[in-house]
Amino acid sequence: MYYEMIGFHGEHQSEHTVDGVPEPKLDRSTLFLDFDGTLVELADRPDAIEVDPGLEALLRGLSEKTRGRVVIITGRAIEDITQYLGDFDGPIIGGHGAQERMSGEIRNHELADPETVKRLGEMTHAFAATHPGLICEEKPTGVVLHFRQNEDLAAQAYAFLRALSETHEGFDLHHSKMAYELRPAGIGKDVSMRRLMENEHFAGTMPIFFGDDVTDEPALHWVCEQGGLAVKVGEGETAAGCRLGEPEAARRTLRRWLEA
Ligand SMILES: O=P(O)(O)OC[C@H]1O[C@H](O[C@H]2O[C@H](CO)[C@@H](O)[C@H](O)[C@H]2O)[C@H](O)[C@@H](O)[C@@H]1O
Repeated sequence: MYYEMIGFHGEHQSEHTVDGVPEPKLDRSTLFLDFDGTLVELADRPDAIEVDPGLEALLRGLSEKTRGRVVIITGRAIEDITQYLGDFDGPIIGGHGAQERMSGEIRNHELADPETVKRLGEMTHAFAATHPGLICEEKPTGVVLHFRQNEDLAAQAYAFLRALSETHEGFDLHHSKMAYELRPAGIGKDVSMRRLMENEHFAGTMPIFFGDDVTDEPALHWVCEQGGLAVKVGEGETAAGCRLGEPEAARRTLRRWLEA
């Protein structure tokens, strides 16, 4: 709303649309991009994704156009996601907001005590080892149990992590696509976005966010409230004003913005 009151749309958006998404003035925008299900298609396992060969060049080009304001905002750990981003050296928010990479330096959330996270990881790993079809993904700030390989184990995965969340103060249980996850309490992509937009390099620009998951909804909602551009990728209820069918459509839209 604030941005609309100060004439945000006229100043930050052109009249053109690509696949129904208004084309923003990139030099006056901050572009937040979710990763899994948004920039890359979902796969059976976290390590089985296939990254489009043009993604690195796309991110670097957009980064140049936005003057360094392309932010990868993902649930993955920063140490994991960087292997898929080539030489992209811009800001990254990882672990759903529990990690941040700014100017090349990684900072973890203070609630993610390394000893506690290690213990949570070991217990979850042992649980997954006795439940074929569950995959344990350990992060520096939490742990995930994936049940995509066997949906019948969803309830057991939930019950196990719920018990851990009840015995480990400071960690909350969240549901995402075919997975349950323990993360530090109080974090979220919306919280991180709000904080980053107060930084002088980003303040006064229009926030844009492409996201696909229920875990992206608070951030999509926040971007709408700011009069920014929220784009939902894929199916499902959303607060976003625009929708693209799948990651290929998201990459196509971004490529057209780059070429405009
Ligand atoms: O915020 P995102 O960038 O969308 O990351 C969300 C989670 O993505 C990954 O899990 C999801 O994608 C996997 C690969 O396609 C899929 O197998 C899994 O079922 C999905 O939940 C990643 O492994 C998680 O750490 C991220 O939190």
